[in-house]
Amino acid sequence: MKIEQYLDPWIDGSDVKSFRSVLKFTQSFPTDNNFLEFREKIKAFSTRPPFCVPYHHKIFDSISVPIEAAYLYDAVMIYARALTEALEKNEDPSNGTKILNKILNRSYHSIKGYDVFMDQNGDAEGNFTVVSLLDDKEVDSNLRMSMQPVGYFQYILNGSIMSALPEFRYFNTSRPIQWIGGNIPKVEPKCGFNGEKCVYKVDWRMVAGIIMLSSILFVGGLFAFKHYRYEQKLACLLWKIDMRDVTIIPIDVTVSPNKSMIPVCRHNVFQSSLQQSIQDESEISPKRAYTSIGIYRGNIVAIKYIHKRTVDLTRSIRKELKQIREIRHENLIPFVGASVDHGQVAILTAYAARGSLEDVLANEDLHLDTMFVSSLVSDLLKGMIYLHDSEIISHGNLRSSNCLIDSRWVLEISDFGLHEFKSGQEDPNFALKEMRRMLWRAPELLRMQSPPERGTQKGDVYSFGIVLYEIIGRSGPWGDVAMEATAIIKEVVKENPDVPFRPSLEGLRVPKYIINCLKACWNEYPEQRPDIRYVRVRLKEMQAGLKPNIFDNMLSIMEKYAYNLEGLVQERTNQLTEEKKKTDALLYRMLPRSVADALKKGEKVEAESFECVTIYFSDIVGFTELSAVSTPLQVIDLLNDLYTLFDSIISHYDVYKVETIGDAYMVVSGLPIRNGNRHAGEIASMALHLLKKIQKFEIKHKPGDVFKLRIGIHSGHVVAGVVGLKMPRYCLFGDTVNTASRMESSGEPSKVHISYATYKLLQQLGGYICEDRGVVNIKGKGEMYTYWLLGEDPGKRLSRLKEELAGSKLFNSISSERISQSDLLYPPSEYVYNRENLIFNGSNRYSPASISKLHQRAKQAYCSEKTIQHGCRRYGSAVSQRRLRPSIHNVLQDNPRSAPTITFTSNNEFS
Ligand SMILES: Nc1nc2c(ncn2[C@@H]2O[C@H](COP(=O)(O)OP(=O)(O)OP(=O)(O)O)[C@@H](O)[C@H]2O)c(=O)[nH]1
Ligand SMILES: [Mg+2]
Repeated sequence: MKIEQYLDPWIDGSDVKSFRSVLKFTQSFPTDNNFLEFREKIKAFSTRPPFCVPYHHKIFDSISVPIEAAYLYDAVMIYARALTEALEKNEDPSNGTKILNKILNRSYHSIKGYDVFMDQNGDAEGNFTVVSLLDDKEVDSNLRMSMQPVGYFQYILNGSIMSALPEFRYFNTSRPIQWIGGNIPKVEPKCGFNGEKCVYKVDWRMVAGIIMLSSILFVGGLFAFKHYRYEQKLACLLWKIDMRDVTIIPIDVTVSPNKSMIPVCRHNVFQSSLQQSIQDESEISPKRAYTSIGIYRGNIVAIKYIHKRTVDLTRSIRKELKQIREIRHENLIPFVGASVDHGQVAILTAYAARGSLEDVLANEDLHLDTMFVSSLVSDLLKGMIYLHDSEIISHGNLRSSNCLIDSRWVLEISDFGLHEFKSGQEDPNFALKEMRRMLWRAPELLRMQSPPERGTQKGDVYSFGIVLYEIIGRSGPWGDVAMEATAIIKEVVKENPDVPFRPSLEGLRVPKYIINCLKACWNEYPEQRPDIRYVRVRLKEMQAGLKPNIFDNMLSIMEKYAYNLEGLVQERTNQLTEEKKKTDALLYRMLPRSVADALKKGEKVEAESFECVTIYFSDIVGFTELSAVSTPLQVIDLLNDLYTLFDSIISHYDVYKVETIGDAYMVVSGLPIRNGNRHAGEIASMALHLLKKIQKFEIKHKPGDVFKLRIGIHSGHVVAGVVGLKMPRYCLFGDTVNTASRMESSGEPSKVHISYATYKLLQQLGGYICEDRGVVNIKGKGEMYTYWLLGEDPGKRLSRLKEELAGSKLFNSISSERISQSDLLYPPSEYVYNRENLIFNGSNRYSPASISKLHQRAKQAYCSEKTIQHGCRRYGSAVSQRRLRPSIHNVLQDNPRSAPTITFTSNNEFS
């Protein structure tokens, strides 16, 4: 702030705010003329001794005499007055107390121009002025304020008593202090500067009172609010539906369900737009839509028309509608809304797709098993319990037509509540309907002149009993009683407590507890009827082992069924596998495994050329003569025994039985799995084995007679393949087959006749004892050098087998089983013949089982490796590659017992 501003008597507008609250309490300026003279005298005396203040006109003219000079003057004057008085009275002037007594409690006239009183303590108050900021004059159209004296203090004389303290007085009451806010500020805050004046003592009674009062106010407020809300809800008619928003589905009155009294509604035509809004069209299949239905906001609703022109929406009706709108339970039909306008009074509820319980029970095609019955009863009880616990309190019209079944077979109770809304209908069928309703009504209600609209809970229990009877009896609410409804009602109304008239329980085949429950529900005395909760407890057994709703039950049945089905499928699969094994076994007996497998896979089996195989033919000497003296059955028996024996023997060798033609037996080795040149040895050993066994074979119908075998063996090239589509057979073709057959036919009884080719192979293998037969003229072949096979050396065969197996993987894998030297011996020595007299050797060191086992392994080894090929004359491998030319060729033309066979020959082979 600049110095000029300090000197400026006006307070600038910006400083006004800060000075508005300032009150200056200051000495009043002396007003007495003597004081001016006094000031001048002081100035004059101050230049004189003893003060000797040097005179300077500028200083003396401008300087003001301090007020303290007046105080000093007054003090000297008071003392002088007292001293004068003391001297006048000849008192001791040095007695200070006396002097002081003349000063105290006295007033004096101050040089400042006014009287001042000095009290007994020596305190003298001066004259004070209060200076405050007041409006002054306008400067530049702004109202300026300046510090101006506003008031002074004055002792007030009240009668003869002077006030103890001076009081404040305005100089000019029209110019008072301009207080901020217009009021004098408080001397101190209400609670003192430190809150010390507001320390209250807690009054507990008051506190408790306040709390109680506020709680009462709160609860009251809450109730009031709730009531307000309730009234609001009542008033806002959320249930109200305009029938113009409902699309009524057209009905066909020509079709009616079983019950005649209820108007039958049926939809037949659906506009496409309607169909779109219906999620499941099947839900309203014609035969199930037994009531008026429509579509409201995309949902199908059942419409129950109330025979009234209008409904006066009284508070109690609105209350009813609100109640029913708020009720929600799985087993109570959901309320959609009600229409009261346009002369159409109707109640809209959710549509239950399967109609009422009455409709379901009347449908004879529908078999309701225990699970269904118990689920329906349980749903009904759950719904009734909820209803009895709700604001609705009781149903009053419980009957099977008011138990609806939805698409999921859940029972939902309908037509409860809204009694006042429905009352006063002008229904032309009212009497008829009412008569029917009475069939379910409890006797005590029937006896009343005007029973309560909502019935009673015990009355509902009675009605439940009748519905339960309907469910289990399935012959209506009163069974097959041959009485009119009116007659029945008359009987029920009669007071006959000992034998009240009730539906007949005869012939009902249900557990005892249900019968007892029925009887309890329709007890004549309402107070003796169980309440609905207890009915549920009594019927709990019905639900035993069942799930709470029918869908869960059905699911669990399906689960069980699926589980059983799995077991069944497993069982059938096992049977199939068994059958397949049997079929495979049969197939493998008829065809070589590799061929059978290929055929099973649907692959084509190509004819295959084998460079060297050994073929065995045998014939029973004298069989034709024996057949002639035997019956056909005996012959068949004989052949069966014989071939069973043969088949069991050949299973010990790596051979394949091609066929049997009468008593002729054809075996080959070296195909379809090649076995090097071992085939000659396999056939030779087998021939010796068979020869030995036939000697002991007994002809059942000719005891004592023995057979003799004639055996022929030849080795060479053959072609093998499957012929025919029906009963396919694996056949061998080629000259080797003919030659082998010729070897047999030109042989001798009990001898093994072998060709030179076979002999050479046996020589290579070693261990076979052969004898020259010399040159023999073979029919169709000319002269051939042939041999008799007499026996074999088992040691040689053993070492050969060991050698061959040692090279095979299979042998390596089984070597750990420590096959003994003796196991490998093959064939058993009992088949070795003495060269001269063909006598059995007699040594029997090796068990046939172990040899058979070994042999099987050797066979497998060959099957898996198929590589060993040596010792055979190679018949030009090109043959196997070439296409074979089919020709019909009777390979055994000269043998009347052989059947003609289709053979394939290569161009070279027979040229
Ligand atoms: N499918 C189906 N049928 C219904 C539905 N509501 C009622 N119904 C059928 O309409 C018939 C008549 O029903 P209401 O008009 O209630 O008549 P009521 O049940 O016989 O008699 P009160 O209820 O005593 O008036 C019932 O028996 C049912 O077969 C529903 O939602 N779905
Ligand atoms: Mg109904």
